[in-house]
Amino acid sequence: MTSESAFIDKLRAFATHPAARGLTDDAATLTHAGRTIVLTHDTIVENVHFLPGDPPEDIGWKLAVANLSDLAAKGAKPIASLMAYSLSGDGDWDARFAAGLGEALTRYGCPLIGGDTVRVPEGSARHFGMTAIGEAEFVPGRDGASPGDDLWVSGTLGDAGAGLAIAKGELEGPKELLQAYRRPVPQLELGQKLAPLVSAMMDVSDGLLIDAGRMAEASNVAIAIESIDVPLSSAFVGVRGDTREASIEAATAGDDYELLFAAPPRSRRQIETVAEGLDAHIQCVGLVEAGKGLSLQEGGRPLPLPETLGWEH
Ligand SMILES: Nc1ncnc2c1ncn2[C@@H]1O[C@H](COP(=O)(O)OP(=O)(O)OP(=O)(O)O)[C@@H](O)[C@H]1O
Ligand SMILES: Cc1ncc(C[n+]2csc(CCOP(=O)(O)O)c2C)c(N)n1
Ligand SMILES: [Mg+2]
Repeated sequence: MTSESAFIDKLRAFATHPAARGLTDDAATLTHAGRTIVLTHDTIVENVHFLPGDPPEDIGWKLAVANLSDLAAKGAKPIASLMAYSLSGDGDWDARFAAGLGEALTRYGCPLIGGDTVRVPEGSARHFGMTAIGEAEFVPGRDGASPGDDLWVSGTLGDAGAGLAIAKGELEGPKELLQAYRRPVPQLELGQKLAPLVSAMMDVSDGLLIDAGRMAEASNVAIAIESIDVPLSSAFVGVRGDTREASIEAATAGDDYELLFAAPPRSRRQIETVAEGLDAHIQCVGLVEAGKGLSLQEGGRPLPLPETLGWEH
């Protein structure tokens, strides 16, 4: 079976336009008439990205946010979106999906301007796609992290992973966790304000460890993550504890839609001021170093990387 990364490697041979950014970034960036247009596309699939029993409003919301989060990671302001929809065979379900999608697109100023609707064979998994278009002045790549930079992450990690376990009936826990899985929030304002201050930025959709590894690879540097500094919410700690295992779970579960960014120590004050101004939580979780690859520490001592670093198709 071809893995996601092996397939993208094959596409690279003909994705030679500079807008493609080598297919190593969260979004494409087209420069036209002096403007930088940021374009991204995400698909969500039943039983892969959402559960058949999830409320359809939340699935529509999440399709929008998966895309808006990639715009946030590039410091972009949304312009518009296009959607691919597979009719579910249930009119009420479709209407509820549309309501949740509309709510997110309205909230974040990303009007729908087109798309496509198809009927799929009965019994096939529901799947939906969206292209989001934005505009940015500064577009931080995944490839700009430099040795000596701090590595930061916004928000708390692992909440959505715990929420998914709750939705599956595997765990009992507070509704904030379920909410984190079903109604993630794209960090658009934070991304726009951080963009001029950071050397690299991306969103954490697949898990902190796997995504930090991607930043390290794109930037040709080493990244060391401190497990004790992985930000955990009190709701998460309430159900999973604050052990080493809990931090690793939070750093690999994915679905966080938070921002991961590298920045030189001289930008610390400005970064903290931006976050305070937006009432956003940010945490320094690691360091960028010369070398290659990802490593993990606990209180400064080396910790072996877990077998699975995050979500990979
Ligand atoms: N089928 C495809 N055709 C063209 N480019 C692709 C395809 N699949 C992925 N890519 C490109 O590969 C790069 C990495 O994609 P990836 O999906 O890992 O990034 P992402 O969108 O930030 O992640 P996520 O899907 O978790 O939001 C991006 O540049 C993306 O546009
Ligand atoms: C039913 C169900 N099972 C597992 C998960 C976890 N999950 C699926 S895809 C993904 C990464 C982001 O996707 P992509 O990389 O395609 O953007 C994660 C963390 C889920 N959300 N729902
Ligand atoms: Mg991304």
